[in-house]
Amino acid sequence: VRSTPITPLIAFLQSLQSAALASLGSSGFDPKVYVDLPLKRDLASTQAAFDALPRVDGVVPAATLQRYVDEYFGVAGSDLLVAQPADFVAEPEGFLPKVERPEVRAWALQVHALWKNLSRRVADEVREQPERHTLLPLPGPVVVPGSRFREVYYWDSYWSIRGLLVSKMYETAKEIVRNLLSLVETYGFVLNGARAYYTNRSQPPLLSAMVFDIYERTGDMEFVKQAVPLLLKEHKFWNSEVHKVTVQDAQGHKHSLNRYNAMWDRPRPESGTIDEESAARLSSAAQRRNFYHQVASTAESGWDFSSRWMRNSSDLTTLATTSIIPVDLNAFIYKVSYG
Ligand SMILES: OC[C@H]1O[C@H](O[C@H]2O[C@H](CO)[C@@H](O)[C@H](O)[C@H]2O)[C@H](O)[C@@H](O)[C@@H]1O
Repeated sequence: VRSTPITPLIAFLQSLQSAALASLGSSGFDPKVYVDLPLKRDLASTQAAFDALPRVDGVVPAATLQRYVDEYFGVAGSDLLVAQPADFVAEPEGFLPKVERPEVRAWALQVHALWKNLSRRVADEVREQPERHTLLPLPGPVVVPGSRFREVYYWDSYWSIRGLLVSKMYETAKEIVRNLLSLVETYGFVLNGARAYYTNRSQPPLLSAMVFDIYERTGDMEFVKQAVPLLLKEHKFWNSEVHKVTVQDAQGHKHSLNRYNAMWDRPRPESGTIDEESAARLSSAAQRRNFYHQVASTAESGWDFSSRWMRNSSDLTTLATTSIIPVDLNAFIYKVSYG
């Protein structure tokens, strides 16, 4: 596996995450909170203060840790600001014309209003001091899945765009695509999500389907023309050695197909303590590395963690995602290639 380098910020936040689990215990513990914390000061002084915390048998007392976190970090997610989308109207003209029953219409409008709850923009401080944030500074307004998923996700954005088109929010839909295109420009592919710890994998490649659906609804050819060079760049990523496999059929014909395959063989930073606990049942370092690679590759599929990827459906450590040629992934890539 060609593993993506880990940044000093992520490495530090992961050690904070492990310390927090030891201090606070596993009940209600969400490891992702710790790698999402924005720093109030520079990394060196934040780390020095952490190293200086008193420990009892190696564990920082819970109250001490909480005080340290409050002093040195902003709240997880506070670097994304709630922002009402410019093209939102409470009842768009021509909204769901076939939905006539008043109670169903009222419910559909309530769902439509949820765009206001899920719309954000990246705070200026992220652009000014990116080294203090794992959040990536996307240029345009964003729509997030919600709850603990505070950042933009790749394939979720496809479903968001389908909904935004129904809501006639064409500009917001285009802004989401422009954000994802900016990731292709920087990284060569769309990341799993807009966080520094997601740079080792993508998610189901639906970017061209997003562009196509927007074009179908708006007829905006200029938008398509701007997207095409980056769609081709993304296509190249999915057809590079990382994701491509050659298989031979019963007649001896060779076929080039694709698989999910993350560039990572360590615990996922956002679920580090969970992955380490799962891997503890494995006896060798090589087995653990393979497990971490399979876990991250499964996250790349978006189906984390379906039994479709496990050799034994009740044992997570038997994930074998990179050995499977998934029909859905190949259908997405076929559509891009020949569509
Ligand atoms: O709705 C966002 C995504 O949520 C799930 O996966 C994400 O969370 C995992 C653990 O925090 C992470 O490792 C993974 O890479 C994330 O994508 C869900 O399984 C995804 O389908 C979904 O896009």
